[in-house]
Amino acid sequence: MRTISVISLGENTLHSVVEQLRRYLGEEVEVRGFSLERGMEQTLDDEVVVLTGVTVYRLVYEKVQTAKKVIIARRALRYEFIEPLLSIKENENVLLVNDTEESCTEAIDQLKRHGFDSFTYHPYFPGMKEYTPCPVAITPGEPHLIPKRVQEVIDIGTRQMDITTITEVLVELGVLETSGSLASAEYVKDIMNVTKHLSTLNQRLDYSNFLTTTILDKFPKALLFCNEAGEITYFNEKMTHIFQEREMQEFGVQDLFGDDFVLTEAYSERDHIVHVRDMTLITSVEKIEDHDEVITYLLEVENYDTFQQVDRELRKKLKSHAYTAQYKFEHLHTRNPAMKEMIGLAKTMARGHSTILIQGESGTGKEILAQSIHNESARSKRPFVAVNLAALSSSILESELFGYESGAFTGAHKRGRKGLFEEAHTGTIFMDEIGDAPLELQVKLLRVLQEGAVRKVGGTEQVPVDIRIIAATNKDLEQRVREGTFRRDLYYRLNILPIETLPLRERREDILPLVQYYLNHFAQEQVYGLSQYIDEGAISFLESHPWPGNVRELMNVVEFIVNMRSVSGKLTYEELPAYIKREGASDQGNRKADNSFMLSEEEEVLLVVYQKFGIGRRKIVEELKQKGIHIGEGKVKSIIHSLKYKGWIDVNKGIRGCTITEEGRIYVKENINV
Ligand SMILES: Nc1ncnc2c1ncn2[C@@H]1O[C@H](COP(=O)(O)OP(=O)(O)OP(=O)(O)O)[C@@H](O)[C@H]1O
Repeated sequence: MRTISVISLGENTLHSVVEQLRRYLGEEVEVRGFSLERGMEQTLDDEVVVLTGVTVYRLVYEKVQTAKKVIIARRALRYEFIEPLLSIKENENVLLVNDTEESCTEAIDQLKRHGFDSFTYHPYFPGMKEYTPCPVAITPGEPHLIPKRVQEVIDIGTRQMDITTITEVLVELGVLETSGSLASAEYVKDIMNVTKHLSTLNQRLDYSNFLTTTILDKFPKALLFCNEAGEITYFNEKMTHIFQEREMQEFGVQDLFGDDFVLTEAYSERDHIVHVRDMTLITSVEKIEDHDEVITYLLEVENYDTFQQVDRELRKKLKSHAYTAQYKFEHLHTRNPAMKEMIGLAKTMARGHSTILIQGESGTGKEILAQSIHNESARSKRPFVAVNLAALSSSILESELFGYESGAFTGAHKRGRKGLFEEAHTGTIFMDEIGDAPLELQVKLLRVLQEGAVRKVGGTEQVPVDIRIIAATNKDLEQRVREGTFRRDLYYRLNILPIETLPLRERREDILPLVQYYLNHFAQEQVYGLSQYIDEGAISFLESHPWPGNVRELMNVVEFIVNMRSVSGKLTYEELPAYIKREGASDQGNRKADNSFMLSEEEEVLLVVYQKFGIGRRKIVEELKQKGIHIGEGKVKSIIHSLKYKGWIDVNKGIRGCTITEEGRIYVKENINV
């Protein structure tokens, strides 16, 4: 596995930088961390080593000589603190407070690099006997160290790397184009925040300006930013493949996308289809509001024609088991009484035609169960059509599910096309990941369920369909209904015959028989017992492992064992894949108490704001950490945004932090048991 190492002075910084990198790199790359506070002996030869500051480089340069690339992280100056910093008078005496002398120097360098070079900085760290008294103190997240009698405290609270450094890491590892998390709105918003505030500090930040532009140009999608009046403020290089540069410089959004394209309305809709000249464009609009309530719209645009190649591949994936079901109940192996009871229930359900809702964690056999129900039912000789509602954007899903009339959009077949609902006529349609269905699609699904008929995209005629619906999800649908991301009416329509699959950790007696079953499946020889392949230590680890990925994860591990054990030997605990050992360890430390297990991350944040009046983002992260809930600062930021949008919290400027609104208080009282 590829690795990247981070070296920092202290543990706090290390933790947050490692967490941030993991968020962007996912499982593809292992992120290791070393803090000098704890001591570091070894030399590193990773592909990339990230150092959290120049001071660190001075201290460890000999140990990173063999690394392919050493990156000194630029630390983000969080944009919300730029304003308070700008309010400090020129030449003011400023105390820079941090935990060590080195980290003070580093923070001063950072501030100077960001253009705040007109103050007279005086470092202050614990243990200093004498220092220059100053009216203002700036601290990167260590306000408790500030000496008394300072009149104004500005906590710039940053321990994070800036987005330009993250991009550099992704480019260096060659994963910028493919990194899924990179495509998240959060990344774009981070960039936006940098961009927006560049104008405030304009000339002083030419370098960052250059970097930001480079990043936006590397972004795999066409992006355009505009203000409320539709005036285009920025577009990236990919956008010039769709419109000419001159057009975008001279015209506004409405001139380009047509008068019907209303930003505020489009905001609530994802994946809006627009016809421009001979192009069909899939657009999605995100409204971004900063602390001064300045509104910017971010448009992500995709040309449907170029999108078709990807679409074709995804369609293949979408229909990988098209129209037939191979599994039967006998393929569901279990010794667990509750699982057996569940299978009995499913057999009874198979007799009828009503809608079934299967809920359960990922990899617990929901799809096998759906196929088995179909094969046991009177429809077994008819089609079984599986569709994954999380795999595609809502506009593509719509044409997949309902079909389209000829000429509905560029690239459509002359004669139009049948949708999957029609293909499943007289059989069963399995809608997997229903919990992830976009809201606009949910409305349309509800209509099909109510009317028993579909209307093609671009068509007017209703085509009646006789189908049995089996929906499945690994999300807590009731929770989603409460959060407003899943329609209540659709939930009731689906939840007619509910059934739940059990996670492996709740039926431990199934673990070893499943290992044995899959050993036989993957090995090219008859396997008589587990001990032929695995030693005692590894067996007992597998038996007590929490298996967050359930049977699917177990299958992967068994395949690994079959491939990796030495020819005659047995695989030991040490030789098991590193990720499952990590999962085992972190599960012990992270598992929340059972009563809080039911709360979503959003509710956890809301609860903290409810309990701690005026709390800031960083403190929220810490509070959650103390409860054993590890959510990164970026994620908390987007949750705060969403809670504010729902009207449950107010986000106040500066140190006044977040406060709960009356509506938020009611929600907590009614839904969270405090
Ligand atoms: N009880 C079981 N016995 C044997 N194999 C199982 C069992 N449960 C699951 N599997 C296997 O685990 C894999 C995952 O199962 P399946 O795709 O049905 O899970 P799922 O719950 O639909 O997952 P997801 O929510 O991620 O789509 C399949 O390859 C399946 O064969």
